Order: sequence, then structure tokens, then C-alpha cells
Amino acid sequence: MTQRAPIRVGIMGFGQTGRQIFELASRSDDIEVVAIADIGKPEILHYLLCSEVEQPERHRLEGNFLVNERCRARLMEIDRPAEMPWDIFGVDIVIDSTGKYREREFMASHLQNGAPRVLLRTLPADHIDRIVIPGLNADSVSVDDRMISAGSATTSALALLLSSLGDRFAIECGSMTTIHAFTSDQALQDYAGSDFRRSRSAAKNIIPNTHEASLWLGHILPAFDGKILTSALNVPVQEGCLLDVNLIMRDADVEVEQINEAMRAAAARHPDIIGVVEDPIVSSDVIGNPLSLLFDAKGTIKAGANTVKTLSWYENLGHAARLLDVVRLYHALDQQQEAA
Ligand SMILES: NC(=O)c1ccc[n+]([C@@H]2O[C@H](COP(=O)([O-])OP(=O)(O)OC[C@H]3O[C@@H](n4cnc5c(N)ncnc54)[C@H](O)[C@@H]3O)[C@@H](O)[C@H]2O)c1
Repeated sequence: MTQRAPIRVGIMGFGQTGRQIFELASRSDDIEVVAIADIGKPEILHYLLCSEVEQPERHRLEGNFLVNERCRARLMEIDRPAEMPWDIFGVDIVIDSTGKYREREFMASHLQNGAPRVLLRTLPADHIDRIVIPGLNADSVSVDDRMISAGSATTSALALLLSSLGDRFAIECGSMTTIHAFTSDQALQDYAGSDFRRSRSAAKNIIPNTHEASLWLGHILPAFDGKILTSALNVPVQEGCLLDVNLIMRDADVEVEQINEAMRAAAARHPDIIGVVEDPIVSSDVIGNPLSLLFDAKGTIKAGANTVKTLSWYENLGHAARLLDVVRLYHALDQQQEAA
């Protein structure tokens, strides 16, 4: 039997997400990371990767190549998409996980430099071809999509929760607060930044923050357009996030157990993406969880006749796994087109 050629992936931004993508790809049998662009030095990128994976000895630095038994990825010290020659590496897709280049003009630079598609790790800043959330709208993708986003970890978790409940119950409106692990763009000590509260130390504060999910929800789930307020509280926790969602239900007779049952049914439909936890877990228990949404059955409560509050857990690894799901989705589309 002939072996299928792996999907050739380029990564720009070898931070937490980029490294998780690399590690997941290195353990897959269908994806090969062939080039990585980052402002960091190869020695430091290799060092950071090895500091967090289970078998660091698998990953060797050979000159400017990051090598393991699955792939040989060229590390390029580059800071702009326009400078990265993706065509040399014959990539099928580039994942931009810098968080810096969310505008169309930068995505276009990836395409002009030979990437057939570019997939953003986070929400875009402009209108792009598609926002794809596995488990939700994967069937909407088109082979013509070039500029794609897989949403953010928070947006995916929220959209999956709303769609699972919205399929069963009429929801008037609601609000989401993500109690979010600190991110690398926050300062450890008080440090003047572009925003007042985000200029305060991430290590010792609960920092109220805006969240863009509400702006894009209508693109992913039109029924919820303009109905959900979103915000964040960044807390001094390194990994593990909690989605606190309050919903106003149209019918007063929706009970807690019906909500939990709807989520158990959603988890049964999408076991690799949604889970339900019945145990009294805390944030560190979700570190390393590859799901996009872990619904907390013990967290569901009802207030008055129509208000339901839910809790769900997630962390960045689940989002890295979904990014690779999106890579596979487009590859399958290309193959179908080639076969037709
Ligand atoms: N991790 C999370 O939970 C989370 C949540 C929401 C948003 N984000 C955002 O998503 C983005 C990626 O997440 P992450 O956790 O992997 O972040 P990260 O900071 O760990 O990684 C970003 C990587 O991109 C590289 N980079 C930065 N500017 C670059 C440039 N101009 N050219 C090339 N490389 C560049 C950095 O060196 C770093 O390796 C960040 O902007 C982050 O703030 C992350």
C-alpha cells in the first residue's frame, strides 16, 4: 500500500500555541511541520520546547533545523510575514500563532509568499474568508477559503456551549465572563502599556479585560448575533481557564438537569471536542486537556424563573488540537477536489 504524503505545515510564532502544535504534529502520522518563523533564536526556541514536552530528548537542534523522528523543520529568525519565503518549503498551509498579524494585509503576505492558505490562531481583526470552529461549522468550509481563523480558545468554548444549548432551548440573551489564565502579553510587574488595567501586574491581580468574542459570534452562530455580552477576568493562574456563562431562557420550566443532559448529549456527539465533568475539579485539573469545552455539571445553577448559570473549563492545548483539525479539514477538501 502506498503511504500518504503528510500535510506540510508552516508555523509563524513558536510560542505556547506554536510549540503545542509542533508537539501534537510530531505525535501524529499525517502532519509534518516543515518550517517555523519566529523572532526567537533557534537555541532558545528549542530550549523552550524541551522544557515543556514529555520526552524532550526526541527533539534535537541540528543547526537551524528542529528535528525529531517525524519532521525536520527549518527555524527562521523572521519578524514579518512578508519576509518568510514559504514557497521554498512547499507548505500546504501556514498557521500564524504570533497573535500579532490578525489583519488581512498580513495574511495576504503569507499567501503572496507561497502559502496556499493561512490559518490564524486567534480571531481576525478584519473580515476574512471563514472562521471555522470544529464541532460547530466545519461543514461550511469551502475549498476556495484562503484566509481562515479557528477563532480563539474562548470563542470556541463559548460557541460550542451556546450551540449545544441553543439546539435544545430558546435562549433570549446572556453574558460570558472567561476567568482566564494570564497570557504572555501581560506584564509581570506594573508596567505602562496601552491599557490602564492591563498595565498592572499579572502575577498579583484579577484584571478585568474586554473580550472580542461577542463581535464575531454572529459570524459563527447567527442566532446569537448581538445577544451575548463577553468579557474576561485575567487571573494569576498560569494555565486553565473557566467560562462562566449566564443565560436568560425564554421558558421558565428549563431545569438544571435538562441543561446538564443537553451537554452530555453534545459530548456524546463530539467526544473529541466536548466533555462533561461530574467531579468537583479546579483549574489545574484541566491542564493538558485536549478538549475545547469541558462542561462542569456541578456548576449549573438556576436563579429565579429564567436565569441559568453554567461553568465550563478549557485550556490552550485544546485549541492547538483544533487548529490541526482545521488543517486536516482543508486538506481533505483539497484531496476531494483533486479526486473529482
Ligand atoms: N495562550 C492563551 O491562552 C491565549 C489566549 C488568548 C489570546 N492569546 C494570544 O494568542 C497569541 C498566541 O498565543 P501564545 O500563547 O502562543 O502566545 P506566545 O506569546 O507564547 O507566543 C507568541 C510567539 O510569537 C512570536 N512572535 C511575536 N512576534 C512575532 C513576530 N513579529 N514575528 C515572528 N514571531 C513573533 C513570539 O516570539 C512567541 O514565540 C498571543 O498574542 C496571545 O496573547 C493567547
